[in-house]
Amino acid sequence: MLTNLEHLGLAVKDLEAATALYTKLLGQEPYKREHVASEAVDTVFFQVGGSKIELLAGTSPESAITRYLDKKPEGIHHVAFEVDDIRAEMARLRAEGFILLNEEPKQGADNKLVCFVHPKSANGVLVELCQSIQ
Ligand SMILES: CC[C@H](C(=O)O)C(=O)SCCNC(=O)CCNC(=O)[C@H](O)C(C)(C)COP(=O)(O)OP(=O)(O)OC[C@H]1O[C@@H](n2cnc3c(N)ncnc32)[C@H](O)[C@@H]1OP(=O)(O)O
Ligand SMILES: [Co+2]
Repeated sequence: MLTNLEHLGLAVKDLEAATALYTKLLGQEPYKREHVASEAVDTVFFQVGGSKIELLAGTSPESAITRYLDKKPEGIHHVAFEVDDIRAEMARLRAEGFILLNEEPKQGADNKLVCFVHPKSANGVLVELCQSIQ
């Protein structure tokens, strides 16, 4: 079951400039900065009530964020939902015909197991599922 809108992922070209802007916009400092080697991204997280803003900058040409920004403007890159049991949700979505981008959940940022649903399956939106790692 999807229990919460966990974060909005925003693709940015200049992480420091975007971090300064969101610090002003949200009126608060980020609570975490994290490099995710498996995704070749640097991330900055802000907590906004029960949801989060995740700023993402690619750290290599192969990064999904770099590839995205090669073709599209900065902005909302993905929407992430919290789930209780990511493997059960992956099985449920596969059975419903959704295209998943991962065979297995993988280590994400912010102590999460994550997977992604192809935008083609979700009406043009890249969807991420996140399960907290205890
Ligand atoms: C895990 C760390 C962190 C976390 O929160 O824990 C993250 O969130 S990491 C986030 C970055 N990582 C990912 O996004 C991994 C999943 N993404 C992918 O596998 C690819 O980006 C993929 C498959 C969505 C797109 O790959 P690629 O760019 O190589 O393919 P195309 O350019 O051919 O795109 C295919 C098709 O999809 C459309 N597209 C691409 N990206 C997005 C997007 N973010 N939102 C919506 N649509 C997207 C693209 O426009 C193409 O559509 P078409 O109609 O054919 O033009
Ligand atoms: Co994310």
